[in-house]
Amino acid sequence: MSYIKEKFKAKADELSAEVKDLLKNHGTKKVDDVTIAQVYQGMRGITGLVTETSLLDANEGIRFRGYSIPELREHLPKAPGGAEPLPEGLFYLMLIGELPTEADVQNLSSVLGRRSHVPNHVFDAIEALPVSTHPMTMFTVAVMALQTESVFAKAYADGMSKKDYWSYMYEDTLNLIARLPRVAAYIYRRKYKNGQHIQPDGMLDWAGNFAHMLGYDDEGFKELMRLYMVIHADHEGGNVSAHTTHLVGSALSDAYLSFAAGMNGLAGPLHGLANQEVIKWILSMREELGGGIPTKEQIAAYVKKTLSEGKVVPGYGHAVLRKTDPRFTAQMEFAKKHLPEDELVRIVWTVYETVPPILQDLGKVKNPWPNVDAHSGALLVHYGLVEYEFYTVLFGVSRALGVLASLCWDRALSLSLERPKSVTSEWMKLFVEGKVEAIAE
Ligand SMILES: CC(=O)SCCNC(=O)CCNC(=O)[C@H](O)C(C)(C)COP(=O)(O)OP(=O)(O)OC[C@H]1O[C@@H](n2cnc3c(N)ncnc32)[C@H](O)[C@@H]1OP(=O)(O)O
Ligand SMILES: O=C([O-])CC(=O)C(=O)O
Repeated sequence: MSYIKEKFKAKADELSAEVKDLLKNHGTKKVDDVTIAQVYQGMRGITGLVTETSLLDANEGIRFRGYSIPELREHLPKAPGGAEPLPEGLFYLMLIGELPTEADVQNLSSVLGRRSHVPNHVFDAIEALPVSTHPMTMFTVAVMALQTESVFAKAYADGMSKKDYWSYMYEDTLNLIARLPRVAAYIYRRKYKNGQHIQPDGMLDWAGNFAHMLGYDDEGFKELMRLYMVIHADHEGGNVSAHTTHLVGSALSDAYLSFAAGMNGLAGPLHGLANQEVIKWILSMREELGGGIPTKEQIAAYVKKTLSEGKVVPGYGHAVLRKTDPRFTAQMEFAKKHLPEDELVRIVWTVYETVPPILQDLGKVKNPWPNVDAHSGALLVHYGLVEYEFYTVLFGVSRALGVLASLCWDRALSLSLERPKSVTSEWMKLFVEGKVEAIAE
């Protein structure tokens, strides 16, 4: 067994014992009360899940095993000559719960490199789709095609014991994370670069090699990919992609089935697809206004037009956050350092100065501040990755790190099949009238 796997097992055994104790001694203690509004309105604020990898504070933003994004940028190992954290290091942190050493990260990079082979039938499955297919559809189809490689599914079919679930899930997780950059780059080159594919460079780190296979060997782009893969990786457990992966995994679906399900949620415009919607919105605003950097007044008028058409302003608002997303700030810092004069970036910053008061004035938007998606597109366009329909695939490759580390924990902690109770509106009306009782376990 590899030393990372052994370390994970030791940590998991320790926490499993603590959770067992928690359940035995405090299992009946209430963590929440639930209102009718919460039941109807997306279960906001209900504590109903356990996710070890990260925790979100509405005002401070995400912390991965206690580390904020600025702290990750400081403490995680970097590529030689680089300044941004390596995503392998974040994966290690989320899985093991401790900061990795340089050697841990190098080891993980080479482990992923060794596991990155993608069988031909996966490329054939992508090729079978029309080139016009959305890249996220190609991505989930490819992940489903890769499911033939699941060692968890094979072991289950062969009668694996419950105590081994975590081990096979760990193997599937590493294999899938290793393979995703190749799959995603294949989709990009097929759809946008006439199928001229680029072979992996085994000397590069996971994100650097991904940038290379996409066709962007600029060091600046590689650094952007490292940062991008770190900041999009996880956002505690209740977001649509993480929750879906966890839910599907709770049926003992393997990592491929569970992750593909999560990616179908990420492909929705209120979740991960918002990053393509942001740049699309900015580009059409710029075009409508005749090019250049629009003034705040022009942006305000465009925002009001968007709202009057019954649409949302993409990249703004959040189900949990109540301040500017630190992932937006990290990207803003990157842009200030590397591309402060870029026109699209300057538009993003002017939009940031203009949108929040307008949303605030609507009186109903709980968070008028930008989320992660408000900035990412402008950075990618700067380096030449202009095909914005592809952006959510980048998000998906990154999100694999968090949701799959969590899936390993789900199996290691023997978390149960997820199956909450639902009721009908008829039942709700009777409940309000006192004619039926709240349903107790
Ligand atoms: C990686 C991520 O997933 S980050 C989020 C990416 N998504 C986006 O950027 C899309 C734009 N934002 C939104 O649609 C929302 O803010 C969401 C989906 C992110 C959060 O939704 P909620 O938690 O329901 O937000 P909230 O409670 O503030 O919504 C209240 C009202 O304000 C509206 N609202 C919220 N954000 C916005 C916005 N950016 N533009 C216009 N209206 C908005 C909602 O549509 C809702 O209107 P309604 O009562 O007429 O239905
Ligand atoms: O937390 C959420 O609901 C959405 C989000 O920002 C993410 O998943 O990255």
